[in-house]
Amino acid sequence: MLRSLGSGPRGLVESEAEARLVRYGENVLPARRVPSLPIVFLRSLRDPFTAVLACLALVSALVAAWATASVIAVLVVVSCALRAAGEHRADRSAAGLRELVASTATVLRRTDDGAVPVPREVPVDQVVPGDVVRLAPGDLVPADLRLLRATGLTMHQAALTGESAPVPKYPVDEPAAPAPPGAARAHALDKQDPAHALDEQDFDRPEVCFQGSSVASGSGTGVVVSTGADTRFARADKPHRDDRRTTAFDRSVYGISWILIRFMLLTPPLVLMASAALRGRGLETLPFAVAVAVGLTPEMLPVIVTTTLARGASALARTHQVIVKRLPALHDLGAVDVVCLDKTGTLTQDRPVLDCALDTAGRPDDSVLHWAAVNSLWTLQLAELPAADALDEALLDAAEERLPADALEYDAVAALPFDPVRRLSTAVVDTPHRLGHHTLVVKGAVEDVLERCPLSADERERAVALADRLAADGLRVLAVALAERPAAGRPYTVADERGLTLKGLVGLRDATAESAADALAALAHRGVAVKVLTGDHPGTAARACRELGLDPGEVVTAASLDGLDDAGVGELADRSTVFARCSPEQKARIVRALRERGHVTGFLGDGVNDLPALRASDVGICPPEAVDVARETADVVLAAKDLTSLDHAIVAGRGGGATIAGYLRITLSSNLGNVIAMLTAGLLLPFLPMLPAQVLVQNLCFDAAQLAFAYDRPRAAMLRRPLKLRPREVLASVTGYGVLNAAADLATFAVLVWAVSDTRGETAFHAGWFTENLLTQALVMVLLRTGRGGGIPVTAGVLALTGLLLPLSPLGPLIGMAALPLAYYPLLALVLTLYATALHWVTRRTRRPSTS
Ligand SMILES: Nc1ncnc2c1ncn2[C@@H]1O[C@H](COP(=O)(O)OP(=O)(O)OP(=O)(O)O)[C@@H](O)[C@H]1O
Ligand SMILES: [Mg+2]
Repeated sequence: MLRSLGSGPRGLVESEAEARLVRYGENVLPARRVPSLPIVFLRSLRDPFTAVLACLALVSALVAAWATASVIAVLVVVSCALRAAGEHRADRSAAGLRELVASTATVLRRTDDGAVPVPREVPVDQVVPGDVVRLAPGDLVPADLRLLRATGLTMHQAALTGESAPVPKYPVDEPAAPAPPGAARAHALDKQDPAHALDEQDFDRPEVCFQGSSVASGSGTGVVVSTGADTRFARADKPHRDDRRTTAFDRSVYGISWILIRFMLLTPPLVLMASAALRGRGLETLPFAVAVAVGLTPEMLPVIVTTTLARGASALARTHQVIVKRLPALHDLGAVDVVCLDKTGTLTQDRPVLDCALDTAGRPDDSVLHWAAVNSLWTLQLAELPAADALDEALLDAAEERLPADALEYDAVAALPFDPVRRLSTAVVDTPHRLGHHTLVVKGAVEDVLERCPLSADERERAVALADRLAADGLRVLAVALAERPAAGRPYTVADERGLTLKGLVGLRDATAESAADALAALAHRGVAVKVLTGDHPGTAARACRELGLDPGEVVTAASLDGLDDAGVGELADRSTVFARCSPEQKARIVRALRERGHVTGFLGDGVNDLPALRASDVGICPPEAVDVARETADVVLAAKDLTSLDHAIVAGRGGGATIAGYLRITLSSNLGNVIAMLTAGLLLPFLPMLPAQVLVQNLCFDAAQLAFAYDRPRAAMLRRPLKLRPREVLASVTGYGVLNAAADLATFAVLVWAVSDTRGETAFHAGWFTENLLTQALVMVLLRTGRGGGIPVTAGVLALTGLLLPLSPLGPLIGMAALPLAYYPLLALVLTLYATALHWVTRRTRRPSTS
């Protein structure tokens, strides 16, 4: 295999790697490139609102209502162009931000043929076919690899197969398989095994690690067979099967959109039927009906959502170095009311230091440290890991200080590295002075080690009590056990980790993170509940929480969740604060249960054991030092190892959410009011209250003014609570304001009937209503807004002026409006004053209790 790829076990020479990079191109997925502006434009046509608008334009064109059709077409093009421009900008800045958190791969490279290979971190896009790559827990597989060696390697392949449980991977000798011709070119895998070409089965092959998967446990070394667009992941039929469920953003913004779209589709037929039944009109009212439906649409919603979130995200990156990788996640952050955290590395520093090594009776005993360090050293060595995990490193440091220099020298046989489900690691070494015998050295979580030691009830109880005592003191506790076996001629597996003799316990102190206490207090102040989901001991977790001023309450041990159904887990999760001894899957289950109960749930974690929970949450968050796969999966990457930046991110999210909510409330209540009034008037009058083109022009003016919302700043009061946009609540409040708005419109209608009685008739009536509509919309913008920027009042002023002047300008007659009698204006002022007073009164009464 290596020969056919023009490589060797010692990796590529740098110059050859450079040449291959030119030949095969950078290792980037095609889908990852930022799409060009025209493509973004075409894609924005797929938006449901745009689609409905386009249909309505088509209907109008079919009945030869050219004015209506062309105004709608202008509306579609303008909103798509604005949105495409906004999205393109957002995509580019998001790509820039992602670059900041890009991951690297560890490859073996040599300066020249004779030199020793050195493991080197290179950016993932620089990996070429033939590169020899090393994998460690938490690493992303940078390209398709054929394994050369592996130790306890398991992979998350969820991105490829949807299967969440890690699958084992190991090298397979296939002397029968013909080498792929033409060496390093892609598709090597398929050519080698045509029966499985482009088959889901590919993913079952144990000797191949696929791009898009990540290391769950263990380690391995493999040679790259294909990169970039040639990887199996890039060529998959469903390339980005996203297992993320609908998040808060989908439920709120999309939820509202879909309700509106249903209304829009219902409006024209209803209007047609009503006007046929009551007024005996026929199909000639269709353009009017269409215009009314268009009037209901918040066309600028996509533009405002994208612009607001993109602006929020880039401000957050600039001022607090927090990176939002997926824009809707910023909105979801604002809605988060529960944050789940892991403990190690989030609440604590993850820089443990050995505190004590005790025998089973609780007496200090350096031989316990000795065996623990033997385990650390040899699992590390045999697994060829570039770096030790923090616990192993602490044990090795302590051994270096306290034990003789050659104390850890053994002939190592095998290693079964740590994984967060088993919670153990094992090293197998030759038993000194006993030929043909091996010693299994096991260390791990106390419960899991004790389970594998045949002990009397009494001995077990004593060991558990000792561990609990250390944990209550805030120490991280590991148990150490040994077993001596005659050397067997087969490889060791986890099934061999039994019948152990307990040696003792080691306790390690891991200080709490400096800013964590303040950050927890800030979250509580913001109305966000905090839950701690940890793989660690209940006592250690409770102590850490107490030190940080978080009341742990009654600590739940995750094993007790196994007997509960989902509702039970949800109830328990709601009540409790700390969950200890969680497996990765149990963390995810708790997150899912909280979401099931209606909480918008964020999850913050940094390790491989946090991956399923990061995926399951509404918003996955990680610190910048998190393992590659966590950074890849998370939606938000925090600044430095500092929890306080989470608070800034939440505030920014709430700001964005408030702006979107404000826009929706204002637009929808105005639009709804207009529609109600127009329909009522349409049925009372012998003529149409407004011509279709007038409805649409007025709509266009209002839409243009709404763009100011994207630049509004939220008021501090909006940032105090989680900001949840519930479609029902929004629509209920909108209906109230809409009815009020309709009342003002109908009052104007009465005034108009009187003022323009018969002199100028229809055209003056249209002008009067046009002016009133834009003036009320300007009022609503100012009175209902939740922000505090100066842009909105100015824009509203311009909108009001347009309403007053447009009918008098040359454009007026063009769309069928005539100047109004002067007597109309004082009466209009009266109607508007009454309306403004009513609006003001209603807002003051309703805004207090709810901020949503
Ligand atoms: N290298 C290791 N060797 C042996 N046992 C380990 C090792 N690392 C961790 N453990 C044990 O396994 C337990 C679970 O580890 P895991 O990584 O799932 O979570 P954690 O780091 O304790 O906590 P958190 O979930 O808060 O990050 C640890 O509490 C510890 O007892
Ligand atoms: Mg962790």
